[in-house]
Amino acid sequence: EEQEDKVLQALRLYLRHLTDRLVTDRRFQVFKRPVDTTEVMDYLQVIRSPMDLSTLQANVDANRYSTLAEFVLDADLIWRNALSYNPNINPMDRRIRQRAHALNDTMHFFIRDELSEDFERKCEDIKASR
Ligand SMILES: COC(=O)[C@H](Cc1ccco1)c1ccncc1
Repeated sequence: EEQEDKVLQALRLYLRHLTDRLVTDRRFQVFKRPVDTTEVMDYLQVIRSPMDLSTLQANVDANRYSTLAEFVLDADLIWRNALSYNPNINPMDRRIRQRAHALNDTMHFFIRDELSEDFERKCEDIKASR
């Protein structure tokens, strides 16, 4: 239905705007591209579902998300994977965990501040009706 596609287009626009701000934040450059699994040999043994900001952007542009909740499931993988793979108390692990928490906090602050519950409910209702 025409009106419904306008809602999904608005969601896509918002998710693109949100992801663009995360991708350009210098704290989050380490999350910008997939972890190089030829370099980090055991990464796929530890992390079952890799995710990064460029893949998230590509998914948004490919209409992969019909609700905010679907987007958040993938976006949360980015910082959760970083906490799982880098658990130690050495300075490098500590720094990426701080950045992972900052990514989580920043993303959810933007969403709470900018997206209405009514809008997300409309997206969920469209998804349920299809
Ligand atoms: C999301 O990025 C990561 O999880 C890698 C894992 C990694 C470990 C060794 C090489 O790469 C990372 C990169 C930079 N600083 C810490 C960890």
